[in-house]
Amino acid sequence: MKILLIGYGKMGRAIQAQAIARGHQIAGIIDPARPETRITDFSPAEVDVAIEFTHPDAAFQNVTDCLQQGLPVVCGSTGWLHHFAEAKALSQQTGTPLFYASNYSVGVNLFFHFNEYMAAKMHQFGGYDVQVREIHHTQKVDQPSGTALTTAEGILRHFPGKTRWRNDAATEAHELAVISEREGAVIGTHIVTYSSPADTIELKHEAHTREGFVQGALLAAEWLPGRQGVFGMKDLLGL
Ligand SMILES: NC(=O)C1=CN([C@@H]2O[C@H](COP(=O)(O)OP(=O)(O)OC[C@H]3O[C@@H](n4cnc5c(N)ncnc54)[C@H](OP(=O)(O)O)[C@@H]3O)[C@@H](O)[C@H]2O)C=CC1
Ligand SMILES: O=C(O)C1=N[C@H](C(=O)O)C[C@H](O)C1
Repeated sequence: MKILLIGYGKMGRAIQAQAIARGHQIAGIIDPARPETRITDFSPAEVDVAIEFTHPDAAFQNVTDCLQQGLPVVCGSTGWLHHFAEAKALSQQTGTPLFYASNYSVGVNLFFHFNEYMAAKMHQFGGYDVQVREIHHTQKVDQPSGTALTTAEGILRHFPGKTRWRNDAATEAHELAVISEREGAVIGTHIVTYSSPADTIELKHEAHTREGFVQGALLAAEWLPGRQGVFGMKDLLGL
C-alpha cells in the first residue's frame, strides 16, 4: 500500500518503520519541518491511505484536507473530537472513508470492552464509587487523554449513578472523576478503580511500548481502503 504519513513525531516515525517492515511504501510525509509538502499535493492515484498522528489543533484540518482530496484517512490524534460531527458529515459528503480511534492498541480495546461490562455489573450490585486515572509522558498536550475519555463515556453509559465526567479529583457524587497525571516518559497507563468501604477492584491497562498503537493503526490502514463511512476499532475487531 502507498501510505501518506501526516505527522512525523513519535507515532509517525514508529509507523513508518513498521509500515516498511510490512512491505508498504511511504508516498509522502507531512510535517511542519517539511513545509514544501502538503496534503493537497496528493491524489488517490498516489496514496491508498493517509495515517494522521499530529496535534489536537491540527488534526481536524488534516482530516478535512484528506477527505476533500479523496484520501481514506486513519486518524489517531486526540483532543479534536469537538469537530468530529463535521468530519463525519464531510466523509459522507465526499464518499471518502474515515477511521478514528482514541487508542489503536488491541489491548486497550479489550480494556474498553471489559470496562463497559464491569460498569454494568458494578452498577447492578451497588455500593461502589468509581474513578478513572490516566498517566502519560510530560510531552502530552491534551488532558484528559482520548483513551480516558472513551473509558469515561463507557462508564457513563452503564453506571447511572454518574451523570458526567470531570477532569478533577474533587467531584460531586454524581460526577465521575477523571484524574490526569504527567510523569517522565510514561507511554500510557489507564486505571479504573471501584472502591467500597470493604474493598477495591481495579481494571488497568499499561502500555509498555508504542508498538500496540502502531500495529493497530496499520491494521486499520490495511482494512480501510475500498470502504465507505466512518469506522472505529469495534468495526475492525468485531468487539
Ligand atoms: N490513537 C492512538 O492510539 C494514539 C494517539 N496518539 C495521539 O497522536 C498524536 C501524536 O502523538 P505523538 O506522535 O506521540 O506526538 P509527537 O508530538 O511526538 O508528534 C506529533 C508530530 O506532528 C507534527 N505536527 C504538528 N502539527 C502538524 C500539522 N499541522 N501537520 C502535520 N504534522 C504536524 C509535530 O511537529 P512539531 O513538533 O514541529 O509541532 C510532530 O512532529 C497526539 O494527539 C496523541 O495523543 C498517540 C499515541 C497513540
Ligand atoms: O499522547 C499519547 O502519547 C497517547 N495518546 C492517546 C490518548 O490520548 O489516549 C493514546 C495513548 O494513551 C498515548
